[in-house]
Parts: sequence; structure tokens; C-alpha cells
Amino acid sequence: MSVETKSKVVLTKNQFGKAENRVVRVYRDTDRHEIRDLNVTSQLRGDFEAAHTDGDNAHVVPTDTQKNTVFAFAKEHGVKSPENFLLNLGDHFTKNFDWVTGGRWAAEEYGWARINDHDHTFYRAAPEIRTAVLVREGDKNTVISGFYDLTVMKSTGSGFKGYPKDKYTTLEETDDRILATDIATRWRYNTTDIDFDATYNKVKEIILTTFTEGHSPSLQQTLYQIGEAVISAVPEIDEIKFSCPNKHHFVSDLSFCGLENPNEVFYAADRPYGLIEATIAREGAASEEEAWVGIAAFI
Ligand SMILES: O=c1[nH]c(=O)c2[nH]c(=O)[nH]c2[nH]1
Repeated sequence: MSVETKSKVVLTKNQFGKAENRVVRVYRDTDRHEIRDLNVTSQLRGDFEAAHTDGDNAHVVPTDTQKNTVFAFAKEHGVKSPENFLLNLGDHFTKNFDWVTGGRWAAEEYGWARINDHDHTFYRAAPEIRTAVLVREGDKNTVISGFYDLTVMKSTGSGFKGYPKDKYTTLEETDDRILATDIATRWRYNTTDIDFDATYNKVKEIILTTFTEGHSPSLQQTLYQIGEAVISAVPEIDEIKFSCPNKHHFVSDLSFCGLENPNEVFYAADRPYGLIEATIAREGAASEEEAWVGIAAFI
């Protein structure tokens, strides 16, 4: 085959924009400043056929313009919540450019707290990174929020037993072990008419409280119970996903020097780790698989 011979191809899914715009908004209406610290990605979907096939840029809202819009909106609209910020971007691009029929806008938020209750001095305080994704198609918005890197541990109140054994099994059953994980979770709202900040705080609180309560027979059941608690408490959430490492802590064998070790000294292994992933959905709720596309590694 000659090198000039081209196969017939068609453009299928595509989107484009500016990734990871690091925008910090300072509210300084009074001497007591407030800050919101975001990492925002904007990507447009619509009729961009000619740009790809013919090099015709008539529809290509430059990624540079998308970046500028992110920074201008931080001033013009402020950051009520990451989700509201993304909804403003989605409205803007779909309403002002006929051929933009939708898109994907994503944000991470980094949390800050005041040093000694000072008016304008802060330290990075939230252990977790908050996430938000808006997928817009026509007039339909789907918002998926969440967080990752919230590391939690139970020093007892967890066990693992009753599992099948074969010739490769060495694990001992236990009623008392350390359960530790880095919680990564995303939940899908069935509305955009909600106080996103208040709901974020409520979901985080439910996750931490449910992790605390009761005896855990496995990380699987703990995640299921957390998901059930979130969906029961928040009617605006239809689905929640988790991707959580089981960060193994092995009891250190101190018998070499005659010491007993009743679950006091552990070796914290960093790898391998169990990887427990699950989706818990409201029964009967529509699933929105398309909105999850592009969300890395299960969640
Ligand atoms: O909570 C757990 N779930 C498992 O699936 C598992 N497998 C394992 O070896 N330890 C654990 N712990």
C-alpha cells in the first residue's frame, strides 16, 4: 500500500479547552478576607467538525479565551461553590456560541483555614481535595461532586473473617485489626438547585460518622453502609462511588526479643494494598453512565 493511501475516517467524540486554570479568588469587601482556591478545566463540545477535517477555526472558541473567561468569572460571579462556578461557565459558553451544545467543566478545590483566627493569613487545612464535574448536553446539566485523599483509620472495631480458604491462603482470621484507607468518592446529584457547599459538608460529615460507627466486618461493607447513609440522608443524591485502598497494618512480631505485642505495634505497608471499589445507587434512579466518562480510575 502506498503511503499516500488514506483510510476513510470520521470524527467521533471530541472536546477541547484549557485544563487546570489555577484561580484563587480573594473576597476583600471587609478587612476579614475569604478565599476560594480552585483548579478549573473547561472543555467545549458541539460542532467542531470543520476544525478537525478542514482546519477551519470559525467555531473554535480558543482555549485561551476559555482560560480568560474562567478568571473573569471569578471576579464577575465569584465562587459561591465550585459547582456553581462550573454551572456559570456551562451556561455562558452554550448560550453565547450557537454551535457549542455542551461540554465538560471540572474543578478541584483546596481548603484553607485561618491561622490563629487571623483576618488575612491562612494555612492549607482541608486534608482532602474537593472535586466537582459538570457535564452539560443541551439544557441538561449533570453534576458529580466528591473528594479524594481523606485518610482515615480505626485502631480497632474492624475485623475480617469467614472468607474462603485454599492452599494459597495464609491470612489469619481476625476480630481486631486496624482499618485504614484514603477515601476517594464521587456522588451524582439529581438536581442543580441545591446549596452545594452545605451539602458537601453534610456528605463529608455522614461519611466520617458512618466510618466511625459500629464494627466493620470488611471495607466492602463499611463503604456500602456509608453509601446507604449518604443516599438516605440526601434525596438530591442518586449515586455515590468509592475507590478506597485497604492500607494494611501488620502486627509486628516482637517475639525475637521476647516481647508480647497485643495489637500495639504495627508495620504500615505501603504496597501492595487491597483496592475496594463500589457504586451504591438509589433503587430505581436513572443511571447516567455518560456523565462519568473521563473520571479516572473507577471513580
Ligand atoms: O476488608 C477487607 N476486604 C477484603 O476483601 C480483604 N481481603 C484481605 O486479604 N483483607 C481484606 N479486608
